[in-house]
Amino acid sequence: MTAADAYAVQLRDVWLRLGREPVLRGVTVDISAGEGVTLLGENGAGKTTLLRVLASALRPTRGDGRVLGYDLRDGRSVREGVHLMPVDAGLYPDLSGTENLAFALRVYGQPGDVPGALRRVGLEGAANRRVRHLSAGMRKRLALARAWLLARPLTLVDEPFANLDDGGRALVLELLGELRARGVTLVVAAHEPELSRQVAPRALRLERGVLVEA
Ligand SMILES: Nc1ncnc2c1ncn2[C@@H]1O[C@H](COP(=O)(O)OP(=O)(O)OP(=O)(O)O)[C@@H](O)[C@H]1O
Repeated sequence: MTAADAYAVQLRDVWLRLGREPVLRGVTVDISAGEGVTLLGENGAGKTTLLRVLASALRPTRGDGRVLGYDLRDGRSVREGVHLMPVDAGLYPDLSGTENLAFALRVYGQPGDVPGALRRVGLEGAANRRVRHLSAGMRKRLALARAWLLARPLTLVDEPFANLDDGGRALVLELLGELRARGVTLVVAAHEPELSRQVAPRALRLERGVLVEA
């Protein structure tokens, strides 16, 4: 087994400055392929920023990183294997539920059962409604369906439990659990460790940009 197969993420002394302040300070971590990690930390600690670095949406100011065996500087290769479900769901407001999911599949050039995914999250009734007319919780469910459908080898999930009712939170656990069972590496930023650790048991904590094992 090569290091690229064994580790989904390897970061070495990663710093990231946004504006004047360093937001990430010397982050060093290994995440094994297939592992589930819960990322904890207070508001503003740097969780979203770290997820965006792993998704190659932000480039470290210094330090080295490999994701799925690719250097973080090779953004195109990294992005191929990664999906980030952002905190605001990150959907196209003028497209319908079906169109959003179909578009995501097209971007990655992969097939998938869009009606089945909508059914799975209880949104079959919203298939043809524009996302801008959906509630925050419905948008979250749709973003979850997209992450589940894509099942990228590294799936990053930012605050999946926010805006959801009890049924929605149970659904998050179920679908993320299924992704893990399929070998997907999961990193979940959450303020609900007792929920998140059910599917992502290893806990890491960011304290003002410094990553520690929790
Ligand atoms: N584009 C930006 N320019 C300057 N500072 C930024 C930018 N984006 C984020 N920050 C700062 O980086 C820090 C970390 O933000 P981040 O969103 O990563 O925190 P978080 O841990 O995800 O917080 P929360 O729990 O509130 O979602 C904050 O101090 C924030 O103000």
